[in-house]
Amino acid sequence: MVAGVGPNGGGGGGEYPGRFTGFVAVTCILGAMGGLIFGYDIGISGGVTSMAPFLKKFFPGVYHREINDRSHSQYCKFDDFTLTAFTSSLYVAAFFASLVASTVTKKFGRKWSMFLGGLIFLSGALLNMFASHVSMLIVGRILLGIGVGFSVQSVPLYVSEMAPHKYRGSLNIVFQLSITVGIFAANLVNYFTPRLTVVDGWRVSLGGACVPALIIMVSSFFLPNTPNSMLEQGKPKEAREMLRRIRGVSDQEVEAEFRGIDEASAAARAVEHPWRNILLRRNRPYLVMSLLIPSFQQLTGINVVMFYAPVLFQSIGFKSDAALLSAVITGTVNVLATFVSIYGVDRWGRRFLFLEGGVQMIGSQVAIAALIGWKFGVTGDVTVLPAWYAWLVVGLICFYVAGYAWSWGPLGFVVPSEIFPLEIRSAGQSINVSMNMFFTFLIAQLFLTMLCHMKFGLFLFFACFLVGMSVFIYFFLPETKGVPIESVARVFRDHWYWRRFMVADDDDHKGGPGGKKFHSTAV
Ligand SMILES: OC[C@H]1O[C@](O)(CO)[C@@H](O)[C@@H]1O
Repeated sequence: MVAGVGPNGGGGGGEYPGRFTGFVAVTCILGAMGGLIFGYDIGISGGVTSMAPFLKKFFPGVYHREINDRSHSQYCKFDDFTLTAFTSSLYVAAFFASLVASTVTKKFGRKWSMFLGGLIFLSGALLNMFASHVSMLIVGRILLGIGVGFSVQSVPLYVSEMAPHKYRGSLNIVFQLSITVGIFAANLVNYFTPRLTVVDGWRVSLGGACVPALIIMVSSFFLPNTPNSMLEQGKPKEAREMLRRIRGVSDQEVEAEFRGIDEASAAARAVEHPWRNILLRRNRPYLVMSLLIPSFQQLTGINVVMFYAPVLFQSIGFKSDAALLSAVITGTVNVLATFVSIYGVDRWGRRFLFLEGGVQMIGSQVAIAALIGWKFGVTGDVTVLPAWYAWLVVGLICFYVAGYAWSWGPLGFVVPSEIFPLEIRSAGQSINVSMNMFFTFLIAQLFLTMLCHMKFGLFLFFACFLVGMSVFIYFFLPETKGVPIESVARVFRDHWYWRRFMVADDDDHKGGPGGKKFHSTAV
């Protein structure tokens, strides 16, 4: 999320010497672990909530409704508050944790924030694995959420501070890629665990989260703090030596970059009121983007598929096994399509990908609504459906997922991370992460109830949002492809709408809090 930026003052600024050292390699792996933790959570809960033994043990009401009530509407058979609370509770916790984590990350350094995240996450995974009552499940999910909030906040920051400038952008998308790999791994685990005979499959699925948690804990324990953290803690000598070691260069060679980081850290510390500054008129475009982009990302409806694909596929007539297999298929498409974004983001630009992905998702949502409406109508009373029909829906969902995976998925993080000027960067990133978690929670909690009430119209509902957000991108998002972070403010100043905020900012600069000290760093 915050990879690509750091308090280094903008990333991509100078061309400092630096090799791809062992340190950098390890930090990449660590970054990937942060993404895996998040992705594994997203992908695991839907499959687990479609497993009969799990439902029977913790949600008997849902289980019996599914078994006995054949005439019941397909749209509503999984609509159960505690069932959705099981999935969504994680994101409420992650929302609050991502707000708190920035203080911990700043005070104790990225390293300990990651360690703490891993530890809390591990305890959540263990509690879930050994759960004997639904309350243990929910508390476990809350702990997992706190772990996710801490990791999503601190790991990318750690990676971006360790990585040489020229690798920072790609590491940003590697983080999203690792989220998709985490989802895929979870889908795969869910496909195999119901076949286990000696132990409950769902316990293995939920306990699997221990693996990335242990890796992140062990590695963050042994890894050093970043030079930026050391500067924040008033240890300039250690910070300089650390930077030299990470870059694998000589004393002289590291000097320029160290000075840059030192100045930028001092400047970042001097911003007394980043939360107030973000409200200044001249920062309005960034505030709007930090609020809307993550919210819109979730309003594409992607997590309906990511969380509930197996449940959704069962609702359209698949048996449990085929439903879990279909989730593996959509998970594969999600990973592969993310590579298209890695390839295209700096060639075709952000706007093209956003708009193409948007149109592709609108088309598939409308087609899915039409197909489901055709067979299920408003009653949702269907017993037998032809196989070709269910597979056609799966195909359309894959087309939709691909559109998301090369547009709103990675860009939802890349764009906010590259537009914030230094004075509001930490606040902007916190807003971005917490909005993302908040809307993820809303979708997780409301989807099954919405499906029950809005029926096939739910897909049209998301399609309408997609129309609105594509129009927004078309008119309001300037292209930032190939623009150095320091110069991003210029593209906003040249923009037909945002220029009015950027030009007429004299008052803010003169009188606003912090206004005298900081003009947008990107000027
Ligand atoms: O790959 C899809 C996943 O990616 C995210 O957008 C996070 O970047 C999640 O909200 C979604 O589940």
